Amino acid sequence: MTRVMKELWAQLGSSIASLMFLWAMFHRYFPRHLQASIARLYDRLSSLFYPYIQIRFHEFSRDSFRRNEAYSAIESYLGSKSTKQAKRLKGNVQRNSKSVVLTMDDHEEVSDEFQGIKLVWSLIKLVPTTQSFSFYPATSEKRYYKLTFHMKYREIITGSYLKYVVEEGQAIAFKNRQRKLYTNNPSHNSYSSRTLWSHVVFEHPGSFETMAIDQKKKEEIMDDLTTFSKAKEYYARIGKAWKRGYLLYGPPGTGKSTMIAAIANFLKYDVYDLELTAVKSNTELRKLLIETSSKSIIVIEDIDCSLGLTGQRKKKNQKDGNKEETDPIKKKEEEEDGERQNSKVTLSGLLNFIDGIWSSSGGERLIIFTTNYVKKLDPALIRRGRMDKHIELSYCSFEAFKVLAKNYLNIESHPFFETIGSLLEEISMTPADVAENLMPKTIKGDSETCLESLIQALEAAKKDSINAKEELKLRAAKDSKGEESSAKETVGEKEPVAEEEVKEKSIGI
Ligand SMILES: Nc1ncnc2c1ncn2[C@@H]1O[C@H](COP(=O)(O)OP(=O)(O)OP(=O)(O)O)[C@@H](O)[C@H]1O
Ligand SMILES: [Mg+2]
Repeated sequence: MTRVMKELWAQLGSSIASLMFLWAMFHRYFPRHLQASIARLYDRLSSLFYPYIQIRFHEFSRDSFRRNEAYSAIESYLGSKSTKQAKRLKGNVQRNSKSVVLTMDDHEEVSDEFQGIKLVWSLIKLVPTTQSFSFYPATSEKRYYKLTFHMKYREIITGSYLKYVVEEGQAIAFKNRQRKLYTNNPSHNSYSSRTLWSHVVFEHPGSFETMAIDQKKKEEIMDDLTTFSKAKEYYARIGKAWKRGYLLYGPPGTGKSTMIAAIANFLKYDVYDLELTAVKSNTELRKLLIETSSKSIIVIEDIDCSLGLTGQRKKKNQKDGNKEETDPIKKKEEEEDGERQNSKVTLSGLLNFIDGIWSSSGGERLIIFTTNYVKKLDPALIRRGRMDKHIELSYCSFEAFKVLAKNYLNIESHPFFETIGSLLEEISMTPADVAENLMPKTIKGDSETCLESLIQALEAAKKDSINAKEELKLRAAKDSKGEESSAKETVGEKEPVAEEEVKEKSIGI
């Protein structure tokens, strides 16, 4: 060591010794009240030079292996800001998340603004001083987010900003999570007796963009859903449970199930597909409801087949006698009817499920019923207030066809469109049937071939419809002739053919 260095060390040592001496004298001879005033003065002076406050949010607390929820929320909140501002980023796919999440790398800084106040977030990583092996991340790498802001904003930051950051972060994480599709386990299934619902990952691609329905109707539904999802305070104020009922009705293949998927994807909710016939009692129904999470859609498909009608169907089958006992389809139907009979869920149980106090537990829920036959449903079940919104899904209109053509063939216009438009005005074809015709049948299949195939299908349906109408007319004429000739004779009951039946026949459903 050189002489200069030695001298420097000696001076530093003597300065530290003098400081320690002064500190000891200060504590020994200064009265206590003066000590406190001097400490306050010191604080003031130091805050003049450094008027900032720092708050740390550790990833793991010292005595817990669970990740700090505030840390996770901040990480999600800073995600998009980091992507825009940070020079070094980290990317990973988190548990229950469906996409890559980008976060700032260690020792990066990101600025934020809240009510005009500037703040700085930085991510600090502490390197352990001793090398030790550990199974738990909490004891090896240590990270924390550090928030720095001017001390004059202490109240706003600790009061509202932090609450806002955590709520926003949790909402972002919620949107990015892997969503689930739940189904209720049959009550006799001993393997799953411990859990009422089992789930798979919900990955249906359905969206409002690809739904072939009237644009105005589409927008109205989306507005209604958005209003509902943001109406927490409103529902609390009016004293109503935060839930909304949707009734989707229409012929098979008009997009009821597709719309449920579109709604779930739009709201980013989980879906609980409730098979009512597998529920043995009202009590079980209540338990199922309690086990659903908030921000979810509870779906009962084909509600007309689940309740009430059971008895009638069974009786009808019994009336048919043993003639069809060997028919396997008939047998399966009977078995299913038997299952329905085993279910003791009553209409009042279901009404209680929808609007009883049980349904108010937890956050927002959407309840959706679907049916092909809205008129068969008990009015009590679908009255406004229970099923708040009734949505009819119907046959394919020209506007709906254009959406399907865009989805399936990626075209927005074609000379064939006019012909298709006028045929759709005359013929009722479901979007499912239209979509089927628009699907290329071979790898090389081009859009023109698909449109031609649709025109052929529509023309065939039109021909069938004309034939059916003529047959109907003939039958009616025959019947009236028969009535005239044997006015006094007793004639067997005639089977009227409804116009709707003719329509259905014409499109082969
Ligand atoms: N309005 C629509 N928009 C887009 N695609 C549709 C529409 N309606 C039907 N489809 C297509 O037809 C198929 C069947 O539709 P979906 O299962 O939603 O009908 P549904 O009304 O639920 O029928 P069901 O009453 O038999 O349950 C879907 O896979 C979808 O691709
Ligand atoms: Mg369906």
